Amino acid sequence: MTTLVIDQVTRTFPARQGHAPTRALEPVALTIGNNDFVTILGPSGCGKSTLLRIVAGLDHPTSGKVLLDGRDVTGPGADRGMVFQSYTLFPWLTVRENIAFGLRERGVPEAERNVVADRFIQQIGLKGFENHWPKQLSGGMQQRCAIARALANDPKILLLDEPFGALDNQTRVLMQEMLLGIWERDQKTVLFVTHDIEEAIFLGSRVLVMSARPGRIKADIKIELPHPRSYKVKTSPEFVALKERMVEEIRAEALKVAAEA
Ligand SMILES: Nc1ncnc2c1ncn2[C@@H]1O[C@H](COP(=O)(O)OP(=O)(O)OP(=O)(O)O)[C@@H](O)[C@H]1O
Repeated sequence: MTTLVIDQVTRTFPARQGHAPTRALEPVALTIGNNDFVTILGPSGCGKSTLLRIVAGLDHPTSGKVLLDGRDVTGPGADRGMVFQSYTLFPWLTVRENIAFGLRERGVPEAERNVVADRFIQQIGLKGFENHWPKQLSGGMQQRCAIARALANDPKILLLDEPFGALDNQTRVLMQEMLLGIWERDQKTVLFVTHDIEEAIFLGSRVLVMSARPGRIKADIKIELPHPRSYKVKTSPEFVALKERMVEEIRAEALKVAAEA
C-alpha cells in the first residue's frame, strides 16, 4: 500500500524585479494512502499546481518535505506518473510508442512493451489508433493517451493537474467516467487538481479544499457516494448537498482573492 506524506511543506518564490516574494504555500501537512482518490479544489492561484509539482519532484519546498513510502522525494521518478492540462505527448512517437515510452526507458523488451501498451490502449478506448501520431488525435484522445502513458509505468501514485481543463464539457464528462472506471478497477492512489467543484466531488473519495493564496488545506471532506459512480449521481440529493457545501467554501476563498485584486 502506498503512503504519501506531505510534511509541513511551504513554498515561497523569491522576489523578482522589484516584486515582493510570493508566498504560494503555507505549511501543508497531509497524509494520503489507502488507494485514495484525492481531489484538490481551490481558487485560482492558491498553490494547487505548486503543491502537485512538489510531489512530482518538479519543484522543491522552501521548507518541509515529501515522503513516498518513507523515502524523501528529491526529484521526478517513475513511482509518480504525471499528467498535465496541456497535451504533452511526444509528437514524434505514435500512440503505442508514447504509451510504451517509460517501459522503453527502463529497457523492457519490445514484445513485452507492446503487450502492456495494447492493454492500456484497450482500456482507454483507443483501439485502432495505435499507430496514429498525436497530431491526428482530438484533445480528448490525446489526454487519454497521456493518462495511459502515465499508467503504463505502473506508478505508485498518479498526479493529474487539471487534465480535463482544456476539453469541452461533453468530452470532459466522458473522461471523468473513464478515469473513475480505471480507478475503481485498479485502485490506484490518485492526486487530482481541479477548480471544477462537480469534477472534484464526482471523482474524489476525498476532496481537499485549499484556501486563497498562500494556500493551505482549509477542509478535508470524505466523499461517501457509492461506487461504481455514473454521471447520474450528480443529480442525487447527496451530491447536490456536497456541491452546496463546496460552493460556499470556495466562494469564501474566491471573495478573498477578489478583495485583494
Ligand atoms: N515559478 C514561479 N515563480 C514565481 N511565482 C510562481 C511560480 N509558480 C507559481 N507562482 C505563483 O505562486 C502562486 C500559486 O501558483 P499555482 O500555479 O500553484 O496556483 P494554482 O492554484 O495552481 O492556480 P490555477 O488554478 O490558476 O492554475 C501564484 O501566485 C503564482 O503566480
